Amino acid sequence: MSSSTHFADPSSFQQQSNDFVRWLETCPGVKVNPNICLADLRSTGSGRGVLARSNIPEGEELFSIPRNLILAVQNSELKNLLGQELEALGPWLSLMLVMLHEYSKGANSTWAAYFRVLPTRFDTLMFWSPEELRELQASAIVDKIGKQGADESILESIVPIVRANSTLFPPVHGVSSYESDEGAAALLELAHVMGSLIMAYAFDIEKAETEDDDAEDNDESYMTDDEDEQLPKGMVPLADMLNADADRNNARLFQEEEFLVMKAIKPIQEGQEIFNDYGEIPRADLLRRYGYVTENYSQYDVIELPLSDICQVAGLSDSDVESQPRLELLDANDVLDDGYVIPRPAPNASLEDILPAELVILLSTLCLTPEDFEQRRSKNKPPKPAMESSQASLLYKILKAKQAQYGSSLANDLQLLGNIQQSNVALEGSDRRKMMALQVRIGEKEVLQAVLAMLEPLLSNGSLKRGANADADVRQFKSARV
Ligand SMILES: C[S@@+](CC[C@H](N)C(=O)[O-])C[C@H]1O[C@@H](n2cnc3c(N)ncnc32)[C@H](O)[C@@H]1O
Repeated sequence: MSSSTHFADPSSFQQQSNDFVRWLETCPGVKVNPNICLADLRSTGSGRGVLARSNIPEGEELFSIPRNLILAVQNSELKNLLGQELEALGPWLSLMLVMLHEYSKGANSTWAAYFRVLPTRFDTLMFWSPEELRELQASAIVDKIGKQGADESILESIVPIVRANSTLFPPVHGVSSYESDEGAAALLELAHVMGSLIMAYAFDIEKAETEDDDAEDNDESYMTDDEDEQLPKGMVPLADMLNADADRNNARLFQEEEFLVMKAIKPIQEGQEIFNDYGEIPRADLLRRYGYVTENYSQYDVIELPLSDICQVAGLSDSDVESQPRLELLDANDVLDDGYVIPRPAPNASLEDILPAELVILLSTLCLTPEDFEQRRSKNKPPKPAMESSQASLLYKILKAKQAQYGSSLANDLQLLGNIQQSNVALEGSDRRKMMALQVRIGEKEVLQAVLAMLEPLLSNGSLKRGANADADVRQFKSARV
């Protein structure tokens, strides 16, 4: 979110905010603390946000939204009007369809004033051109965007329902019908707007009787997950006007029996922005899902090593479990992953702190001599996650190969970023996207460089010096986080 360009009719921005707040105030059960306000933060590049008008103590209720005001399947008349079970579509598509229906009703929708404050254009990776995406270079995030899968889901599941129920989905934006190819293309575009809103704005809605209050979810690209496990999603007016910024989180949504209640979780000073928590996500994921990055998320940056790349460097002809006995052994023991995530090392972190145990087991397995491997295979027992010189040198080569996949060096990128920052120009559109891609790839290259530096002493010493209690060391490797 940068500026006006993300909102339909930006000249009425303030009016839309006022109308939205007025609408909320007329909804039965809504309570908004007079010490907060919805603010225009476009000048700082964050669209709308919520500010404290005066000091707010920790624990104070900021606002409270009744469950029946959530834009969600259970609250839309669509579930009664459509001759099919909406929930069967899964949380993403069912909410997408409900939003398409409510949006198409225009002023007749309960949520009309709410829709008018929501953006219609996004900087999430789903909307980037191939040229813009190339700026992310070798980032694993490029393979997680899921645009093609999303297109297919919409065309297979949403378009036929909309076409078969044209009175429930009257075409909008001057489109005469969704029957033609052009109509389907317009519907696809609108469905992506709804999908992107769900991705960046919706909450997982817990059942009223549950006490667990983890509001935000951690989904991948929309519609690509195993949906069985997922909670229904809902758009919670006002709760989703809160921005987020890593360490500055000072509010949280509590899902109570009849209301969703936003509360201050820290004292908030007059004039301060009120921030929700989008989670500890790397900037690559922040960009994919929310379309922005800020520097203080850099602490969560990671690199991801696909299994196929690791196998290639290790000299395997492919990464198929069926044809690679070493991978088969790990798979049979449930310790094989498609990819491995290494987080940015905190100051003074050790390799044990950052390397996932499954990665170290994979490295160890790939380093076994044929005889040792046969022995382990006969016992169906993978090696323990111990990091010795052979594993370190294999990992070093893997990281070097990853580094070579990026089209520019860290030094060059830092220079480029410095020049852009020095010029002090507020970037818009494609330039802003490219700058965010630059920040993401710098983060990943920094992680690579830091891990390579941590491996170097192992290469020269020949082996990792381990304490007397080797098994205790081994257990310190963490589980993979892919
Ligand atoms: C849940 S909405 C928050 C309300 C949003 N600012 C708006 O005007 O509608 C999430 C979106 O807000 C923007 N956003 C959130 N936190 C931000 C931040 N710290 N800096 C810039 N943009 C931010 C991103 O565009 C993100 O996708």
